[in-house]
Amino acid sequence: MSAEFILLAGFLGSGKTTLLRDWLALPEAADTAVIVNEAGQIDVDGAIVADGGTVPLALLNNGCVCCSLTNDLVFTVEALLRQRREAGQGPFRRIILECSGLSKPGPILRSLAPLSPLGLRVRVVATCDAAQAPSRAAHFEEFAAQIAAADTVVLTKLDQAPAEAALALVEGLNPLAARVVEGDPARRALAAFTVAPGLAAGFPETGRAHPEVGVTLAEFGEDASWEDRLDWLENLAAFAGDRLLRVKGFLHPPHAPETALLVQLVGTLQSPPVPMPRGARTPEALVVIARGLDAAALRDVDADAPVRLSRLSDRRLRCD
Ligand SMILES: Nc1nc2c(ncn2[C@@H]2O[C@H](COP(=O)(O)OP(=O)(O)OP(=O)(O)O)[C@@H](O)[C@H]2O)c(=O)[nH]1
Repeated sequence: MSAEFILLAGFLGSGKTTLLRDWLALPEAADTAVIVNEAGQIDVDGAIVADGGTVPLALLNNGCVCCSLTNDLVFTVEALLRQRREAGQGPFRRIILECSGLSKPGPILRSLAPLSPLGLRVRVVATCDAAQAPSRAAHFEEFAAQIAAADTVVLTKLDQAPAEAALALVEGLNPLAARVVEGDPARRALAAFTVAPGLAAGFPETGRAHPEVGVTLAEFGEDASWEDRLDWLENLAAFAGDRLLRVKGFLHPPHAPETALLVQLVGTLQSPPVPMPRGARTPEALVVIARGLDAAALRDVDADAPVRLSRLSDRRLRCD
């Protein structure tokens, strides 16, 4: 039987990497290859997925797979398959592409055309954050494009919000999608990646640009203390409020030279930092994604803070 190509979509911070990690921890995930598309310069998701595992992993960095990296995607899939053959291992059962959080599945699906001789069975799995879905749906056409393109929609954060409002939204956007409403992480991952696909994906292409989204890289100076870092993050959340969509990256605590802390905020809600080994994959920097706030605007978080803010082109996230 031919391999599956699963496009894992879902809005910023909706739980794609978490779902993927939960899946890779299951015995059913044997013979899975992963491609991670990270819009920012630091490959946070790749570092998380690779952490401690042996999964064949390829990275598409520094751009959005649905607009600027489509050729790279075809090349990457072919390279993964070739390496596997050359290593004398059996074929992959599935390849999962984790898209960046503002990618639209439509252009990615179209870009896979050169791979059609391989006979990959393609489907779309989208994560939907039960807590954030109503506000995402109101502000971002990408949310609708992701849900509408999905064969399977997986509700996440059911420990933070009831499922009803998100389910109603999903049903309105895509009544044909299979829905996974499961609080247990392992069962959720199993259902997400093994549920029988429904009808072929359909997706609206509106062509409208999303509201302005700024992507900023925040790097702390040598002279920054640990408190400076924590204060800046706290001030950022207070300053940006609901304009803050996502923060992720690594901080290097001066008192723990071997450790990098994975820091994640979805909206202004911060998850407990996760310690990881410090190394080339875990440079100290934060990617800040905010509506209507670019690097220049973020200087007002605290003009005196020892932090360097630089702009990552908005085009990297736009898919219009
Ligand atoms: N409480 C709770 N937190 C979750 C759940 N799923 C993910 N998270 C947390 O939400 C944050 C974002 O999760 P990720 O898995 O990184 O989300 P993502 O969609 O890969 O994020 P991007 O790649 O930035 O778009 C992390 O801090 C996770 O630990 C969930 O079901 N419940």
